[in-house]
Amino acid sequence: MIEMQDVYKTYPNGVIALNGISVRIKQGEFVYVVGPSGAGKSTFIKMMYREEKPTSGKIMINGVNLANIKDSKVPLLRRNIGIVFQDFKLLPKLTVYENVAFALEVIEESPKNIRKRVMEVLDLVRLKHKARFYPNELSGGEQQRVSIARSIVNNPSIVIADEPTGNLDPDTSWEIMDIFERINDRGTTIVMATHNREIVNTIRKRVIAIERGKIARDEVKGEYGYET
Ligand SMILES: Nc1ncnc2c1ncn2[C@@H]1O[C@H](COP(=O)(O)OP(=O)(O)OP(=O)(O)O)[C@@H](O)[C@H]1O
Repeated sequence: MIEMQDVYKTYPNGVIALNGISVRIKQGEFVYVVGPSGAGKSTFIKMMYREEKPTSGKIMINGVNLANIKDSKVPLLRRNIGIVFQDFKLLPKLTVYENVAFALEVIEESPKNIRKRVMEVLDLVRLKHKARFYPNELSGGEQQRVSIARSIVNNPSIVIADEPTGNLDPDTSWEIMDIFERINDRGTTIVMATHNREIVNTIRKRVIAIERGKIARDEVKGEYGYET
């Protein structure tokens, strides 16, 4: 469960990015976060993995109050939250396999478990055959699939994605959505900020629309609702 109560965020330059957000997202939900550019979508989702801290208000992730987590414990929180970015953020000098294995190596999993788990997630994103490739040898869609594999290798309960299809062509974007749906089918919560109107209006899920730092709409099987 993700819970926010009266969350406000003012950046040091005085910009008010979140202006009183309260929301609950239950385990296993699939939520799109939509809204105009600069509305506060990225700030909203950065709160969930503690990339940014609220100026005031309370954020609970699976019963843990983020205000009570020391900076040194943030990596522990992130083990339970997979993160997918628009620009993939793969490590260029590591192979596909190594990029995905990295998150397990830092927590000192056994080599046998690492191999098993990495191959499982590469299978899920249909990239087992490219395990030895380097990121620059892959298409954008393939790189995003590696980054999704990396995000779930620790078996997180939540995956947060900030415009995961923003750099991809339409066909590839649908493939990426298919993978997110399969991850969601296994009970993982998905929170996805997106500007992709067609996807939101076709694969219908809960829609939280943010405008000027507030929740303007929150709909079960909602629509994108903006022209762009
Ligand atoms: N680190 C920062 N420092 C200062 N202001 C920031 C920072 N990050 C974002 N902002 C400002 O906060 C507001 C909300 O930004 P945010 O990135 O959350 O919006 P967004 O809805 O994700 O936008 P987009 O759709 O363009 O990605 C904007 O006015 C932005 O300029």
